Amino acid sequence: MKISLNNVKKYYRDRLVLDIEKLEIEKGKITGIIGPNGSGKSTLLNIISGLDTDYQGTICYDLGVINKDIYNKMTLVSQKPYLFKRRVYDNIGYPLKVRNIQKEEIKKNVDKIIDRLEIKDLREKKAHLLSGGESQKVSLARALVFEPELLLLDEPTSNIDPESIKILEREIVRFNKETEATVIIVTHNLEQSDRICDKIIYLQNGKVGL
Ligand SMILES: Nc1ncnc2c1ncn2[C@@H]1O[C@H](COP(=O)(O)OP(=O)(O)OP(=O)(O)O)[C@@H](O)[C@H]1O
Repeated sequence: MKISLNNVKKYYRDRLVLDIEKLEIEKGKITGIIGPNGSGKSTLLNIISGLDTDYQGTICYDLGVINKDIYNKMTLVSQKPYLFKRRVYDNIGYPLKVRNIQKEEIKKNVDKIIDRLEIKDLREKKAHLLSGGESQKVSLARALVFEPELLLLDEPTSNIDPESIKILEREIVRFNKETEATVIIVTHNLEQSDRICDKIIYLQNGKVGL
């Protein structure tokens, strides 16, 4: 999915926190968004995800503005993921369940993702009792399992240990290569953006820099 932003402005009261004249996010690539605290990275991601609709300007997804169909093809993994008070397995399978996928198929896909992200030890645990890093791994698994066309990641490895970061990065890149999904990742880790991103966008004071 290609995304084009035109004259996008976001205000909190009368404070302009995002001011993007023109920005194109390429289809099938991993785009990194970097920039200092408060520069508008999460705001931008929330707007692209359809979570925040209170902005000026236009955003096109391929050729259309947001609708239910496009909304169903994308997912946002937020910094503080919300997980249900159920098993990790049920949380990861949830996006497939709501899409009426059969139980056997759900099991196959959930176990494949659990395997790839190397989180077998978490499978039967209650999701609301997980640590911050464990929750991030599970929420990434829940996003990857339904193979969205647009995957939005807000600092997905901020609480993750170095060994696990390698695994998650490997799986984000694998997902992008295998499905040709568009991935946008907000990160403070410049080495990470160098490692996995095809393109990097620098935000400062709500504007796109060089
Ligand atoms: N709900 C809100 N009400 C008022 N101001 C807000 C709100 N949410 C964000 N802001 C302001 O908008 C600006 C951009 O915030 P945003 O969270 O997008 O920054 P960020 O680049 O993601 O920062 P960080 O790197 O710290 O996560 C900040 O100055 C922040 O204070």
